Amino acid sequence: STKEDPSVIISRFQQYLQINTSQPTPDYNKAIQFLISQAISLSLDHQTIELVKNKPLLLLKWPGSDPTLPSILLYSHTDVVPSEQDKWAYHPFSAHLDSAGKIYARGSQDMKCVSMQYLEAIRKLKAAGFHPLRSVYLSFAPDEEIGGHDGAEKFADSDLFKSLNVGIVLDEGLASPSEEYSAFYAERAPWWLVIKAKGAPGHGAKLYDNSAMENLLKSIEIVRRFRASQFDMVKAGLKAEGEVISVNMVFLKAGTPSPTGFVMNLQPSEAEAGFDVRVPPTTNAEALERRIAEEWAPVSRNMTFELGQFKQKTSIHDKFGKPMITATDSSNPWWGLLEEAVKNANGKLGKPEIFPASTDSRYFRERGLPAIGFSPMANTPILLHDHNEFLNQFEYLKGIDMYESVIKAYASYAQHTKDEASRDEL
Ligand SMILES: CSCC[C@H](NC=O)C(=O)O
Ligand SMILES: [Zn+2]
Ligand SMILES: [Zn+2]
Repeated sequence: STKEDPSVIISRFQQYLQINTSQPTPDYNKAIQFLISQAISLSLDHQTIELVKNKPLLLLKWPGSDPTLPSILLYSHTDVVPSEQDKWAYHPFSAHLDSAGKIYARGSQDMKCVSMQYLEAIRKLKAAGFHPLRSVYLSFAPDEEIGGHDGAEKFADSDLFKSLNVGIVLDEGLASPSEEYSAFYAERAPWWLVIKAKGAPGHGAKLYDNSAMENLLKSIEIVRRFRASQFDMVKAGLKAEGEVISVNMVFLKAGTPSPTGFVMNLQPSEAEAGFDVRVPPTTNAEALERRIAEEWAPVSRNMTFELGQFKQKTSIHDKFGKPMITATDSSNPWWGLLEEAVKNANGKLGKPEIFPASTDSRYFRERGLPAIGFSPMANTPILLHDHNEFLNQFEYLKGIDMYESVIKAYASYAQHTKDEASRDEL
C-alpha cells in the first residue's frame, strides 16, 4: 500500500477541529456530517442515533470475522468546553499550525484528537489489509462536558448498546508532559456540594455571634484545612492527584443587593458557598458524608447542605456494589495488551492512574465493563479546558501509530476474557 502524505492527515484533523462544537450550543450536525464523510471514505457502516432530540450520537461498525466474541468500543465525545477567545494566541476554531508544528484549537487535546486518531488508525489498518476478529465499534457522543446525561448515560443504558456486546471500552485520558503515555483505570466521582448558613441579621456596626457570614466562614476554614491535608499528601509525593479527595470552592453567594451594589451596613441572614468535590473510588463514602454533615455544615451552626445539585453526586460504586475500578492485573488482559501494543509502536505506558476529573467512562464502568482512559499524547503539557490548548502534529501522528497497534491487538484477541466468560453466565 502507498503511504499517505502526513499533511493530508493533519488537514483532516484541522477540518474537524474547525467545527465549533463548543458548549452550550455545539454544532453537532456539522460534526456528525463530517464524521460520516470519514466513515464513508473508510467503508464503515454508520448509524446516527438521537437518544435525545438534536443530540446525535454517531455509531460506526467495522465487523469482525467472529461475531460470537465481544466487541471493542472506541469511544469519544464530540463536544468541547467554551473558550475565552481574546485570551488565545489564535482563534480557538482556526486550528492554526505554527512553525513548531503545534496545532492550536479547543478540542485539540480534549478530545477531537482521539476521535480522528481512531479513524486514521483504521484507515492505515485497512490499507495494510488487516481484518478484525472482534467487531470494532466507534461511537461519537454528545454532551460529555455537561455531564453526559443526554449522551453516554442514555447510550450505555440502551438496548442498542446491549446488542453491541461490548467487551472493552477505550475512552479519553490526559496528555503527559513526560515521554511516557498516561493511562487511566478509574476516575474520581464528582460530588458538587453547596453549603448554606443562616444567622441573625443585624446592623453592620454590631459585633455579635452566629451571623450567617461568621457561620459560613467557620465552615470554609474547616473545609480549607481538609483541602490542605489532602493537597499535602500530593505535594509530599505520598499520593497521586487522583488518589486524594479534592475540594475547591467555586462560588460564594451572600449580601443584600442594592441598586448601587450591596447594602453595606446590614449583615445578611443567609450566605452560601459551592464546592467542586472529587472523590476517589476507594473512599469511605459514608465517612465523607458524615464529615460534611458534622464538620462542614453542622446544624449546630445553623447550616444545611445539598449534595448532588446540578445532577452531580455520582456513586463511587458500580451497580454490583464494587468500587468503579478497571482491573490492571492479569485478570484484565486488556491492560497488558495495551502496554504491549504501545511498546510495539515504540512508546512507553506509565503507571496506571486514577483520572482526576470525570469522563463518560463512568457510565460503562458502572455496568461492570472494563474501560481504559488513553489519549496518546506524550511530551505534551496538559491543556484541556485551558487557553491555547494545542497538540503538536508529530505527537498527533505518533498517536495514530499507537492506536494502529492497539486496535490491531485488541481486535485480534481471540480468547474470551475472564470477565466476558462471567458475563455470559448472567
Ligand atoms: C461532572 S460532569 C462534567 C464532566 C467534566 N469532564 C471533564 O472535564 C468534569 O468536570 O469532570
Ligand atoms: Zn473530554
Ligand atoms: Zn473536557
